[in-house]
Amino acid sequence: PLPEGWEMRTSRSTGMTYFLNMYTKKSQWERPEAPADPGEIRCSHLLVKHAESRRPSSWREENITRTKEEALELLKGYRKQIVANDASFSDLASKYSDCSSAKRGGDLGLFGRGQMQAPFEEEAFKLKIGQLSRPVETDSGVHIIVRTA
Ligand SMILES: N=C(N)NCCC[C@H](NC(=O)[C@@H]1CCC/C1=C\[C@H](COP(=O)(O)O)NC(=O)[C@@H](N)Cc1ccccc1)C(N)=O
Repeated sequence: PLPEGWEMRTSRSTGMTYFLNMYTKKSQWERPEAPADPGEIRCSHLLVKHAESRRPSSWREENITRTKEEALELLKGYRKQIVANDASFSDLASKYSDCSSAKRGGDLGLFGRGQMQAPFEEEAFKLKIGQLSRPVETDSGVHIIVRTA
């Protein structure tokens, strides 16, 4: 069978078989080996910054001094609460995320490739809809990501 997100089509003019990415509507002659790239996805994230963050300041804290290790421990704690269903992602992001998207429960809106820092993009585009990432490090700090669309 074809990987997820692809459909097989027959060219009306040549009768040749081609393959259509159902998300981006782009077509190709080669039989796809991997699931179709979704083009744009929507994610929420919870960012915990630390002293080595590129901008160690946020709406929560004027001057962020925690270490990267402390940030990672905090983030693992939040992730545990979400997985145990003790708290919702958007509740914790609203309270604890060092990103301005905290005001929107962590929602970043739709984005395509090339907009976010590479480690963030790599992890986000691997996620299935509804899936929660493991902690991801970028120059901004450490994040957990949930893909929402
Ligand atoms: N929707 C977009 N295209 N916005 C541009 C993203 C730029 C991109 N950002 C990142 O890769 C990280 C991962 C997600 C958030 C983020 C970092 C920072 C926080 O870190 P800091 O920059 O203080 O180091 N938050 C942002 O950017 C916010 N505008 C995200 C946002 C907030 C509210 C609504 C929508 C998006 C980058 N190339 O730096």
